[in-house]
Amino acid sequence: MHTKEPVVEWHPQEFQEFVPQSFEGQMVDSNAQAQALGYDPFSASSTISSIAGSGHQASTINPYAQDPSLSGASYYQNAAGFQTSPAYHLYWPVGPQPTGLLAYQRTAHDFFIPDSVREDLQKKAEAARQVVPNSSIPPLEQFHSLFCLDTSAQKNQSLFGYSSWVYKAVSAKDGNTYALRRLENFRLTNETAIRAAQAWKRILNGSVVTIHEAFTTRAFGDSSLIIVTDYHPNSKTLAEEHFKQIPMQRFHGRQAALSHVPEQTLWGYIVQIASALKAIHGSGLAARLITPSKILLTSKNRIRLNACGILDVVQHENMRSLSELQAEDLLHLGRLILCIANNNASAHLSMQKSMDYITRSYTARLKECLQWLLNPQPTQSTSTSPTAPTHVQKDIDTFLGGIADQMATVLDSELHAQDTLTNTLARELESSRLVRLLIKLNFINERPELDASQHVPGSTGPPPSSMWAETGERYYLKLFRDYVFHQVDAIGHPITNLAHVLDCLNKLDAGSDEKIALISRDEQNVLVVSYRELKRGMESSFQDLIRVGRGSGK
Ligand SMILES: Nc1ncnc2c1ncn2[C@@H]1O[C@H](COP(=O)(O)OP(=O)(O)OP(=O)(O)O)[C@@H](O)[C@H]1O
Repeated sequence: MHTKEPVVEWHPQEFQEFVPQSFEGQMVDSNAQAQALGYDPFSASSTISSIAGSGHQASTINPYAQDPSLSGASYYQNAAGFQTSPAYHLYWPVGPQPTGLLAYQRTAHDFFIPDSVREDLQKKAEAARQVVPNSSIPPLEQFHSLFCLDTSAQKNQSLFGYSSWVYKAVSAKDGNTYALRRLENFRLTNETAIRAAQAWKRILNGSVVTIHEAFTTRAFGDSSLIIVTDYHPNSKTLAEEHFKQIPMQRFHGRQAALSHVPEQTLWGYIVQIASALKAIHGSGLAARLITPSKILLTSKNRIRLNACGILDVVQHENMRSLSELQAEDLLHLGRLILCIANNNASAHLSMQKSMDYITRSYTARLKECLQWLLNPQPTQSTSTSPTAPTHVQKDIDTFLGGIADQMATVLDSELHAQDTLTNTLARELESSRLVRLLIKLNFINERPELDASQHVPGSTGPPPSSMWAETGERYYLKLFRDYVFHQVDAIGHPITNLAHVLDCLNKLDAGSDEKIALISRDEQNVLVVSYRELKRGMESSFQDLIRVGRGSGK
């Protein structure tokens, strides 16, 4: 049975009363915080009548103005630390959307990054930090922690003339992760060959995997060529995406039929590769390898030409003319789309049958476009269709002119996707705000180590720890922590209410004038303080810590 989902109500009028200008419209979204911190959104089970309190005044506090730590932010890389897979089961959608909510009402999930985006990013992060303990793969130059990305041990030498392996590796120079392609047993006979890769470093295009450098090595016990490129975590090749049959249990071991590829996806591929070819041909180069196993799918419908430039190095001695290679790129693009549309890696070998399928399953525009690409000598077209280039000349500019309307459609859907991501980013912005607040609070709360010896007499710094942690502002900050996180209900059961936590933290960040009663653990003392006082106390305690830290030269 579907139970009604808890809702959080947002009253913008009340909200505006006390939220500083810069937070306007964001406070309620800061619920995204909790999720980013691993908080289980399902525990926000209560219905909250109002996120904002009443009777608060506008404040002009810049929450980060006094924050010296932001100027020298430290980054930690936890290579050997605790690693565990994110619990994806926590991220299932909560079910059908409740209907009939008013404009100011939100379900808890509305405040969080969409499940699909979070899962995708987490899988990428997980893939990027994969390592093999005690790996036998040697480090290369500045690259260490090599991790083999090949999914099959069967090597196909037909493309490069050498077996190739792809490794993920971390550069000791800049700490970034790269993909290294190794061509086994490659012998460099002419130094100018490897310089051919230099020209590819200038190709910075969204649809080409960027090349950084090329060198030879004997670290593997042979002579290998290494091409260093950008690493795109958790990506797969178009061959893996479109031609790999996955045996499925429920078909009793038979293979499931590959699904029809939507025409919009095909146009997306055509437009992206055309944009890559524009950059490549415009730089006096040719892609040469437009083949499904050398095109990476880095996220949904986002593709990049991979392994460009390698043939320029390995076939340096017998280079064909540039115009011939560039014309071949267009032919290869036509074959690629034909094969993907037919779900068959060798569809171009039975051209008539494959084109018949295109005629049956796709629009005449796509067919016309493919015919233009596949025809070695396009003749003057009489068609008025924008996808039918009217020029005899067959080059990338003519092609781009012919598919201009499809480029506009793809650009528009990309802009929509970008708008959606910007909105998601705006919500997540609140995550960093509340995380910083929590970090400050935790720096201050119950510090054990500030002893008398560290206290400089006459300084404005904190007194000895036993006093510092338990007196003045620190004392009510400690009680505030209990108030936010350790509340119990009337029968002593813990309250784990996400909305309460976010409500309190947002008010603390805004320095609201609302007052709360803080009760000591022994229930002997009750302090009535405003969020404004708490905020001031937190800032001055944090400054104390900074001063002591600087005084000890840390
Ligand atoms: N730059 C990269 N970033 C991330 N992953 C990559 C990158 N380049 C390749 N890969 C991954 O490495 C794996 C092997 O790539 P490769 O190009 O060798 O494909 P392949 O299917 O093994 O082709 P072949 O049969 O020609 O060797 C693929 O799963 C691919 O997704």
